[in-house]
Amino acid sequence: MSGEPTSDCRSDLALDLASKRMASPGLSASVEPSGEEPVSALEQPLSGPEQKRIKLTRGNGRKQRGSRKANADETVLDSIELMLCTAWLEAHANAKAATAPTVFGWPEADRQAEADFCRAPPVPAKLAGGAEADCELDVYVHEITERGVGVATRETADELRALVTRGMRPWVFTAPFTLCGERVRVRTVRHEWGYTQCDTLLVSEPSPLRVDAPCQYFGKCSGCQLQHVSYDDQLKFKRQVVERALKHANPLFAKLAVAPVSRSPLALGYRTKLTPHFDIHKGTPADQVAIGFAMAGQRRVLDIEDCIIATDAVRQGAKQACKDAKARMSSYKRGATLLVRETNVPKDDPHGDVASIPAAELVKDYVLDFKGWVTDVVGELKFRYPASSFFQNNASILPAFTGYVRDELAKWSQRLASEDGAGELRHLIDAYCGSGLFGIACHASFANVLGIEISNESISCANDNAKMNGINNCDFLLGDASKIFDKVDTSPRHTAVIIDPPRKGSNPDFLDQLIAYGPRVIVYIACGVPAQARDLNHMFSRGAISIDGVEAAVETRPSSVYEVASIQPFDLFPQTYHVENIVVLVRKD
Ligand SMILES: C[S@@+](CC[C@H](N)C(=O)[O-])C[C@H]1O[C@@H](n2cnc3c(N)ncnc32)[C@H](O)[C@@H]1O
Repeated sequence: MSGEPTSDCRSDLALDLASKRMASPGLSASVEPSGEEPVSALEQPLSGPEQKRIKLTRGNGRKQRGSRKANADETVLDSIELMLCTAWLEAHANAKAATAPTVFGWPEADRQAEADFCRAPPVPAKLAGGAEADCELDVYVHEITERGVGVATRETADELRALVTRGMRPWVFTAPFTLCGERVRVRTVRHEWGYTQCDTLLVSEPSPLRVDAPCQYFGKCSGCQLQHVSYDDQLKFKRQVVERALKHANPLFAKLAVAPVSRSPLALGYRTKLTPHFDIHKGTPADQVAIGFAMAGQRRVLDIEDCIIATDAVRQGAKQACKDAKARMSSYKRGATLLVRETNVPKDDPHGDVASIPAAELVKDYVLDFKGWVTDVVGELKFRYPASSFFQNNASILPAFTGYVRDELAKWSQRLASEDGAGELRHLIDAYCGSGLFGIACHASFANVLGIEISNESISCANDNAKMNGINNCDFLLGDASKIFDKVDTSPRHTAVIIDPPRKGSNPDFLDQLIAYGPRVIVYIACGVPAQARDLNHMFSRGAISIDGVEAAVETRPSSVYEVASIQPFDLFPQTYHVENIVVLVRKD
């Protein structure tokens, strides 16, 4: 591997980059007020709390709607802030730099100082110091965003430290599929707010943590981001993602202990659903249409013959689905998305009724029809749902995942009953219940379970699933989660609430009603950890969460104030950046 760039853009960068970017048809920037010039094109002053306003405009001069960061990946921007913060700490607070290499690049630093620094508003970058599109550069990776993308600068770690010590801000480049400490060659693709998006071309100085990716498509396919590190390091990375999201939502949350990520029993061969797709471009012969997943960083489809993170049944189903699609290619006009889902069927009759057969006697099969039905097995429980609707996609971890929620609820029920004599938890509310997974898995510890869900299809499955499993203390209602509080008439002292919203999280309407209701225990399950952290901060800002005895100053304190009892991430999606996180909140009084 050669370390020398074919065309080094450093000299270009020293030119008037701001005006170059203004001239670029893709993106231009205006900075208000515009008094200060950067010291060099590569360096920009850190401006501290009084940030300037930056407007991004598209090439036609029209203002972009929404946030000034509209184009930018927030996780990259967060990482830039954190990276600068790390360097700042090392330089100013004598924090100890990590001696051992880490995936994430965070030294174990003085967390409070770090938190104080993070509290300052984001530093605006003058849009200078980047590089033209399609230019090759050698960069050093200092951070990995929570989406697994390397955050790099042209400076080495030492140069970066020196730069930040002088109050300068480096220009940042993203480098997908890289690790901290690596020197890599990138090609610039697009300028965003405060950084330049790049493709990684080669790794000239690999991290000692880099491993050979098990999949031949890794680095080209957008599906997996972490196959180049060991599974143990992926888990460490995801724990830091959770810590970081919490700290980013509120520096005080840095005090919360996040447990090690609970591993998936299968790190490969676990995914029970795939959706390969294809686009038809004029002139492409039918037998050459690529069927697979989005190419990393591009809108094109990568032709994929096999996906090793899927279960055996799904891999087999995907081959069949592609074969069928190729045979029918002339009937498609623009392209299509295929669906492959694992299901469990009676051994002797794949189309037979699963209701009467014990879960342990079912065998794996696959479903390709969007209108088909899927049966999933979680321990001794069976869940049936339409192939096109939501269900957790890693069956191997579901017994541990649902078991954790069930055991936490049972533990707190007993503890609260014996500690303050208020009695056990008797009622469970399962908000955003889908087809009833958590309510049904936890039903045995409660007198009754009330679920709510916005999808008509899922809610009727939830009620049918309770029946199919011989459970008669569950009632699942159709509606928006925030309407559940109109229906609840159980005493909050004896009630626990599970919340499992979609990736965008819950909303103030639901959360404010939850606080006003004040259940004894809240279990917040999230696939969108930043949104979960935001929601927890909403509760904190209302005075409803206490962190080490610290509560937000509010005019009227709610009657229910919670402590964070545990934070347990689960790895439902090995090899990808995704992480699920379960936060248990218990009422203080
Ligand atoms: C992450 S899934 C969780 C489902 C279920 N707990 C499970 O694990 O299978 C989120 C669910 O919330 C539902 N949902 C989305 N918005 C909702 C809303 N405003 N009110 C109630 N349910 C909603 C979705 O239909 C989806 O089934």
